[in-house]
Amino acid sequence: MEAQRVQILSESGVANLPPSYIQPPSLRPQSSPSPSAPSIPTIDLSSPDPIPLLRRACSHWGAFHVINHGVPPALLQQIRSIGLQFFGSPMEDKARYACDLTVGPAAQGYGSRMLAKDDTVLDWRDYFDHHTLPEERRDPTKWPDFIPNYREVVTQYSKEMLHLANRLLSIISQSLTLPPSYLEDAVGDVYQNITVSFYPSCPRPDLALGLQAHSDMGAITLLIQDDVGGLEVLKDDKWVLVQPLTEAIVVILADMTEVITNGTYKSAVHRALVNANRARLSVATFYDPSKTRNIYPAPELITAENPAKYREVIYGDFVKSWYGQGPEGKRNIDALLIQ
Ligand SMILES: O=C(O)CCC(=O)C(=O)O
Ligand SMILES: [Fe+2]
Repeated sequence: MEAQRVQILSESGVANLPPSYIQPPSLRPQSSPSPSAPSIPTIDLSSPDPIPLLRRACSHWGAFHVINHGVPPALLQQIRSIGLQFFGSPMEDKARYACDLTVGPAAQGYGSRMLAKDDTVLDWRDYFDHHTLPEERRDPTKWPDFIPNYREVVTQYSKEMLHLANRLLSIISQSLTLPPSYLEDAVGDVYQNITVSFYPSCPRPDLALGLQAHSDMGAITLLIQDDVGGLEVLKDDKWVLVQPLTEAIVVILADMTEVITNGTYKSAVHRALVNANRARLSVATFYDPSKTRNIYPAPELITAENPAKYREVIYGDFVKSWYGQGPEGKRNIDALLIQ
């Protein structure tokens, strides 16, 4: 079965949204976000002591911008550029890199969500997923060869994102008075995936979502977007637009960080909106445990007054239950709550 490419639908100029992309009324984007809405916090990693701000950002938001993060702005521009070049290429070139769906839902390559159950609503999004770490998973021959420097840029970007994620996990650990390597050690061998998402312009952005509400499953996600905007984070039951900042990186805490910190820090529920005029591009880098890793709340953070809130889980089992059910706006992690 072939996936329907959203880009082809968009370019065909359909005036009506096909029914499989129409969200139920309660999940549709609100018509106009309040102009006074707050935005996610910004943390300057070159400041003498980012920890107090970081602590607030991690406990109240689960998402924040980092600036002065040490990743060369030119590299951020390059990865956005090769992503745009890929999606701007002829379909026959892109199709050579289509996800092999026979290997399961997490196949790498050029993909678009397919109907899993009769009642799933499709995302208005196409993507390209790269498996980058550990090195044994990396196969650059699965990445486009028809765009100059594509493979080199992805390789360099993977390295910089690993370095920044480890640096952030170290500061986050210290902000909880844990040893600097605590979270990195708790996650173990890193599984890193880099997903370039492409959201074509949509005839009815009021009825569709680029990506439905979800929290990321691993430890931490580093995301960059272009200047179009569309990423929203849920804060106190309200959707807050994440203002595009060209040189900043969005940090999103994911479910396993919430488990390890025993809920002191929250994984952020987020989604992507689409718009009628411009296509949007984002690049998300996921930092996940291996499928066999046991994840549990840090014993150091558990006391009589603050008992364990989550059950221990093998990461692969957690992922499997999620693929079975689909996110549908619910937090995956609620399944692990100890009542
Ligand atoms: O495109 C975005 O801004 C969000 C992407 C995202 O949340 C994801 O890929 O998990
Ligand atoms: Fe996400």
